[in-house]
Amino acid sequence: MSHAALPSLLLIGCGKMGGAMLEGWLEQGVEQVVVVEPYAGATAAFAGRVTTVDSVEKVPAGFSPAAIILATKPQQAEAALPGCARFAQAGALFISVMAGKTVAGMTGMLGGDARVVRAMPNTPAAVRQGFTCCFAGEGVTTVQKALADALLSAVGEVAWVEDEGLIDPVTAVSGGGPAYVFLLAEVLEQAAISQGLPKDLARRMARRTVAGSGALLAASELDAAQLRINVTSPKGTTERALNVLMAPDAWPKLMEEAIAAATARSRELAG
Ligand SMILES: NC(=O)C1=CN([C@@H]2O[C@H](COP(=O)(O)OP(=O)(O)OC[C@H]3O[C@@H](n4cnc5c(N)ncnc54)[C@H](OP(=O)(O)O)[C@@H]3O)[C@@H](O)[C@H]2O)C=CC1
Ligand SMILES: O=C(O)[C@@H]1CCC=N1
Repeated sequence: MSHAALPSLLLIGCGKMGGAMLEGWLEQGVEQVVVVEPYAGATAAFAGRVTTVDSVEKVPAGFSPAAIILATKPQQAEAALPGCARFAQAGALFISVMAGKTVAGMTGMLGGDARVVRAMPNTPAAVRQGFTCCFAGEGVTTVQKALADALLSAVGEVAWVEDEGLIDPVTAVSGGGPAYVFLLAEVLEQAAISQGLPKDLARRMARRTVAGSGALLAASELDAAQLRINVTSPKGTTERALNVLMAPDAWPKLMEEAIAAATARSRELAG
């Protein structure tokens, strides 16, 4: 009998997001994984740890996954999903991480009775520090919902919403959120170089400052605002910087605009 923490999985699309979750699942221990991925380079890092095929038709006939994770680009869904209809007919659970793609759109491609959880994870899943927000479509059983929760909890924190429409702003905030944080590390490094710091030191300090702040935020019960205030000595240096960043037209407004733009794009991708 297997002692793996997680059951057998079929992963459709092993790119940046599928690969990040797979890394987390393998670290946790998974019974068996079959990956459908046409681009051989994408699965090189998993050689020897998963079975890889280049199309869903080549999934071994006897393989019966507990869940099928749909992780192609949204624009590839029409090509990738119809081949999965046989799993839908068998009542399997589908977990889609595709931005924008609605449960109704996916069941249309998989077959009317397909049981689909629409999930929006993020790439820190690779180090089991992800955040995933989920919506369960019609027909998903309590046991299947618990399975989806267990799989996604294995790679980070999980939340569920009852309103599918909320997944679009979730996509903008936590799905894409790591990109905004990595951008912060990039621009902080660049600004350090502009002040005369050597490139290697600038890179080290920007990375460690972003990562260390994230770790402090994760470990603390204080609000982000209080942690910010704790850095900001009255009439000191940080206050001068924050006067620039928190000016009415600066970060708060720009972030509102950025999140609104990404939310709108998620809605567009439904089509
Ligand atoms: N990247 C992220 O941080 C996040 C991404 N997502 C969602 O995850 C999904 C994947 O994104 P991401 O990983 O960035 O994209 P990638 O392009 O890195 O990954 C998609 C992979 O699927 C492969 N693929 C294409 N067609 C098929 C097919 N028919 N069957 C199986 N695999 C196929 C692609 O191959 P090829 O390159 O050759 O086309 C590619 O390797 C998207 O829908 C995105 O919205 C969600 C949350 C966060
Ligand atoms: O950029 C995207 O569309 C995907 C969804 C969230 C993160 N990456």
